[in-house]
Amino acid sequence: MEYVLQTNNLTKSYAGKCVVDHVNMNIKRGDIYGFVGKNGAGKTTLIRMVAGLALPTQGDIKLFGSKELSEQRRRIGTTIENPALYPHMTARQNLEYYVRLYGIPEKDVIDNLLKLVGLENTNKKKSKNFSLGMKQRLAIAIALLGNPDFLMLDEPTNGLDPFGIKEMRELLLELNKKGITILISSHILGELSKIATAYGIINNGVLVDEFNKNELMERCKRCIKIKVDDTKKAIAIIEDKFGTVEYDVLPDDRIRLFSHINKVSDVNKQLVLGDIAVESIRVVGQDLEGYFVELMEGKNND
Ligand SMILES: Nc1ncnc2c1ncn2[C@@H]1O[C@H](COP(=O)(O)OP(=O)(O)OP(=O)(O)O)[C@@H](O)[C@H]1O
Repeated sequence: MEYVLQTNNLTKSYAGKCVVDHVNMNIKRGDIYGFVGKNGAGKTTLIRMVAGLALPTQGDIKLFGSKELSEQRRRIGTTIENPALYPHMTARQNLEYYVRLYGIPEKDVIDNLLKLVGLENTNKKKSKNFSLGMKQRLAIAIALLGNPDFLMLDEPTNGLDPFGIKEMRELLLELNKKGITILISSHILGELSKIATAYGIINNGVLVDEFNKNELMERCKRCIKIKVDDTKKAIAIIEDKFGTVEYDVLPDDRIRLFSHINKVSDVNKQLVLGDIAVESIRVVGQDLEGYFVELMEGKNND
């Protein structure tokens, strides 16, 4: 497996307070990695450490499988610490400024980037008159100047309206198609779910979970969770009375029934009639935001 970013026990404390706490993060090449956590969870601090803008208190970072970070960081583009957009300059002038600053030789690079981020028709409009979405896209264009393999974006959709969010999503998908691995931080899981292929969830500095898209879908699948005194017998009753085999049994013996979701009381009744002691029976599985909230509150273990 090829990893773009791996952190090992990465930790940052400010005045003795741990804001990033022994984080082991793994981002695979080609992923769109949704980095999710509430405000103040430690997302920006972690990204800053990876970008070399803050020093870890403890732990280490591997980029593209290497610990030679100063070299590998050249392959990262980021919009944190936004390179200042010059308000009195147009999109093109802003890019020209950074092209000179970075000494980028390519001739068509500005035209190509303006087109890519959808700012090719802004002509004489100064960036101070841009919408927030346009400003964000210009910042991404600047981050792309160094031709990065890995893009780290801190809340790129923050404050955007639904149309701006859609445009940003399309841009990120296009960049990913070109082979760029992307980390996007957000405090809204649902918003990432349309594009992310992997997720890391951070809470109070701790990376509480990491999972891929399929795992997330699996976890959010609606089902009836049933805890009984005799699992085998309960399964026989379910198969017999409801004619279904759409269930599985978790390692701790709880049954997950994926059919008859609207028949919880019937299922309960049949089990009880079959002399089963039903300890708990309820419908679980929810939308992504519900799942995220539960994860943050540590409720997902039941
Ligand atoms: N330079 C600093 N000095 C002291 N504390 C800091 C510093 N930078 C961040 N913090 C604290 O670290 C914690 C994590 O902040 P961070 O900005 O990383 O969170 P975040 O998840 O990015 O949140 P947000 O979405 O609000 O940006 C916060 O409690 C913040 O106050």
